[in-house]
Amino acid sequence: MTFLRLEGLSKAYTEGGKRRVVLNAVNLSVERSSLTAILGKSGSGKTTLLNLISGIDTADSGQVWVEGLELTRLSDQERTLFRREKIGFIFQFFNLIPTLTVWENLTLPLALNGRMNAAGKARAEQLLAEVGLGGRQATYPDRLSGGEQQRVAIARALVHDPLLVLADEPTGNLDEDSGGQIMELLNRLTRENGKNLFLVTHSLEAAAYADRRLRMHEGHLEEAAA
Ligand SMILES: Nc1ncnc2c1ncn2[C@@H]1O[C@H](COP(=O)(O)OP(=O)(O)OP(=O)(O)O)[C@@H](O)[C@H]1O
Repeated sequence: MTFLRLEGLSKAYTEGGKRRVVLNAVNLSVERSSLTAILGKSGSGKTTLLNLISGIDTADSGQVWVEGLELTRLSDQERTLFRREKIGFIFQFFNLIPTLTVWENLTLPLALNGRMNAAGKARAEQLLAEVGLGGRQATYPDRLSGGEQQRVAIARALVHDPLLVLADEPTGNLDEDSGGQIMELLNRLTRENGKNLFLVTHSLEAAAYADRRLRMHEGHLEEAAA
């Protein structure tokens, strides 16, 4: 069953009077419960594509459908709500809030969605244990290694039971060993939880975990070799 559909998605930026087409009528269908890797050179439009899928940014033309919902027809407020409830984000630089503990960072998506109830807290505890950081609730991010911070970020991305997890270079700031562990964890947890994962990466090792590899090139999305 199709989970995500992009139809004729286009986006251009104008800078210094020059127009630059980043996405040129991109079409894509993605099956439910799958892991998709997006490869492509720096500046090819990978982050722009993620931003259109999550509704952070809006397209110039074309449509984004997620589970039958046409994102491109929603108001700004509806898109914000969609993003908060349905998307989990993982970033290259972890993006934990330094003044909050591990537990407060982890449960932020629950608090923002009014789901800080017994079931939500139990899920947070379970995820923290699954990423190997049970017992570190009271620790602040600066006391954790990069790999540990990213593990908290993975748990945070799943804690509110989102439809879709978007990971932008999740191993980009980690050494090979930690990067490998992070991909193992991300792969296992998203599949066990039946989630859809979109992974932007320069790493072929990371992309090898995906069911499907796509490459952004000159405004188009092409199937990439395994
Ligand atoms: N807000 C903006 N205003 C103007 N140009 C932008 C804006 N956002 C992105 N761009 C341009 O669009 C192009 C695509 O950027 P994008 O960040 O999507 O690329 P990327 O493939 O994710 O790159 P990287 O791998 O380096 O992160 C780049 O040339 C960038 O300079």
